[in-house]
Amino acid sequence: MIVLSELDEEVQAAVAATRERVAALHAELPRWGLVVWTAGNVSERVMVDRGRGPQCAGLFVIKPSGVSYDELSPGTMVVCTLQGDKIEDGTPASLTPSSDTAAHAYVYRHMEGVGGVVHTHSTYATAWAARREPIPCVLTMMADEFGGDIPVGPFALIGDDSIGRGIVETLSGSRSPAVLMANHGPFTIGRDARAAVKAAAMCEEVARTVHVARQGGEPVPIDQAQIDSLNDRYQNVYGQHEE
Ligand SMILES: O=C(CO)[C@@H](O)[C@@H](O)COP(=O)(O)O
Repeated sequence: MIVLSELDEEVQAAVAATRERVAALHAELPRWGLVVWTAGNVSERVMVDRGRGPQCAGLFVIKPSGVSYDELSPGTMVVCTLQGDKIEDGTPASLTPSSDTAAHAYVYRHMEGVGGVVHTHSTYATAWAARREPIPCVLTMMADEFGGDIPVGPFALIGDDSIGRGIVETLSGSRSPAVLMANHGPFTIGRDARAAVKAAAMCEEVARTVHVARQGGEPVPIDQAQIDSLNDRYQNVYGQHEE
């Protein structure tokens, strides 16, 4: 069993910082109306920089299962190996990690560029998942953030590698950071947990807008070359850039 307090200081400091970020980002899910009760979860890969750039510490931090959002804190964030096994992280042994831990762990093991994973049951995105229908790229906001349609992943039961495998098989080779897991809800990925939370918020926003648009008729898809141009600008030009 890995014992956090026996790991080197850089790893312990990185875990503490990751716990702070993941705990704070969980508050964004109810804030943007993406979850009810204890549904949903956020995780982030622990990265350590020993002078040669950020390296994966072989750990990630995730929410404890079924704990109310207003009871979450850095000290209750659970630390797991990339196999999804909780380490001796200073929390009570009885505090179990999210029921989606295996899915998050599978993504981290198979998509090394992914630093954050988020799962919600946000209403409109989950309604598209119930129909097993991809959200068509008919908005510039979709081209910006998703680079095309938001795909649907396979139906998978919770608790083993099934969901994680479905996420990886669907998103590998896709520009989309979001996948609508059939009859379940959206999972999103990002370079870090904040990017994955943003993708979850924008996934729900475009799911709602396209749903509303379809009430008045069939929305018109955007030409692929224009999607590519919009995605390139948004991913590489939009916003503020460090000097
Ligand atoms: O997706 C589901 C249930 O469908 C749950 O796993 C999830 O939303 C919340 O579970 P946790 O509290 O993270 O264990």
